[in-house]
Formats: sequence, C-alpha cells, structure tokens
Amino acid sequence: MNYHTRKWVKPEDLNPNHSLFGGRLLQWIDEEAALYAIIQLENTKVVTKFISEINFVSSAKQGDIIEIGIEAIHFGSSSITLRCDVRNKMTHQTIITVDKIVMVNLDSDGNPAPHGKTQIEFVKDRLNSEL
Ligand SMILES: CC(=O)SCCNC(=O)CCNC(=O)[C@H](O)C(C)(C)COP(=O)(O)OP(=O)(O)OC[C@H]1O[C@@H](n2cnc3c(N)ncnc32)[C@H](O)[C@@H]1OP(=O)(O)O
Repeated sequence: MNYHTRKWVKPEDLNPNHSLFGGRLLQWIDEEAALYAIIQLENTKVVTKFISEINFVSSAKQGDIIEIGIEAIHFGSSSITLRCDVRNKMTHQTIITVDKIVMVNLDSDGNPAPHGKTQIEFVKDRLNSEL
C-alpha cells in the first residue's frame, strides 16, 4: 500500500472531544480515493459508489500527522475497488481501515462506462512509454 497523502490535524478538524472528527477523516478518504481512481482510470469523471464498513481503530489529536494509504484490490468493468488504511505518520498506529471503496468510471453523460484497465499503472511508466 502506498501512503501518498499526509494531513496535519488542525483545530478546525476536531470534534467536541478534541480528537479528529470522523466526518473530516471520511472527507479526506473520499477525496483520496477519487484522486487515486482518476489517476488509475485516466478519467476525471469518476464517482464514489459504495463504501464498506469503516473501522475506527484509534483516534488522532490536534498536531498529529496522519497519512492516508490507498491500494486497488479489484478492477471491474466500469468500477475499481480500493482499500484504505489511515495511520499516524510517526507511530504507524492505525487510525481507520476501510475494506472496500467502489469507484465507478462514467462517460460524458454520467453513465457507467468500461475503463479498460486491469492492473495498477504508474504515471512514470505511461510517460516513459510515450518516449
Ligand atoms: C468523489 C465523489 O464525491 S462522487 C459523489 C458521490 N457519488 C455519487 O453521487 C454517485 C451517485 N450514483 C450514481 O450516479 C450511480 O449509482 C452510478 C452511475 C455510479 C452507478 O449506477 P448503477 O446503475 O448502479 O450502475 P451499474 O449497476 O451499471 O454498476 C456500475 C458498477 O458499480 C458496481 N456497483 C453497483 N452497485 C454496487 C454496490 N452496491 N456495491 C459495490 N459495487 C456496486 C457494479 O458492480 C458495476 O461495476 P462493474 O461495471 O465493474 O461490474
């Protein structure tokens, strides 16, 4: 799993108990999943279809640095299924796990469309193959 994104937990990210607000974390995860799917599928019209059970394992507090990891676990016809782990950057303690996030590739009319992808690709390899 690659941890591409780091976040610094700030006062505006906290709940009334002064720990990281779960809704904020889910917002960050959804955006990270969308970015990951857009890059993999090479299409900016991708939406979140399904998010499986979410396990809040531990909390984060103000000042913590957390990192969001995403990996693709299945390539469907129009969909890509992702797994997500969020952990404390310094201690690697898990904060949240999401087993399945299904993102769907859309055409210009907003309908599901085959993406033609079958495996994880890296942008640097795509650029090298264009040389
Ligand atoms: C990043 C964001 O913020 S996006 C904003 C939030 N998301 C949205 O607004 C999406 C709203 N939903 C929709 O517009 C529609 O449900 C669509 C276009 C995504 C999908 O429409 P559907 O009629 O369900 O499409 P369809 O039945 O063809 O399924 C499309 C794919 O999703 C998968 N899928 C559909 N429902 C589910 C489900 N409940 N769980 C897992 N996968 C599912 C299907 O298996 C299919 O994958 P495949 O082509 O790889 O086999």
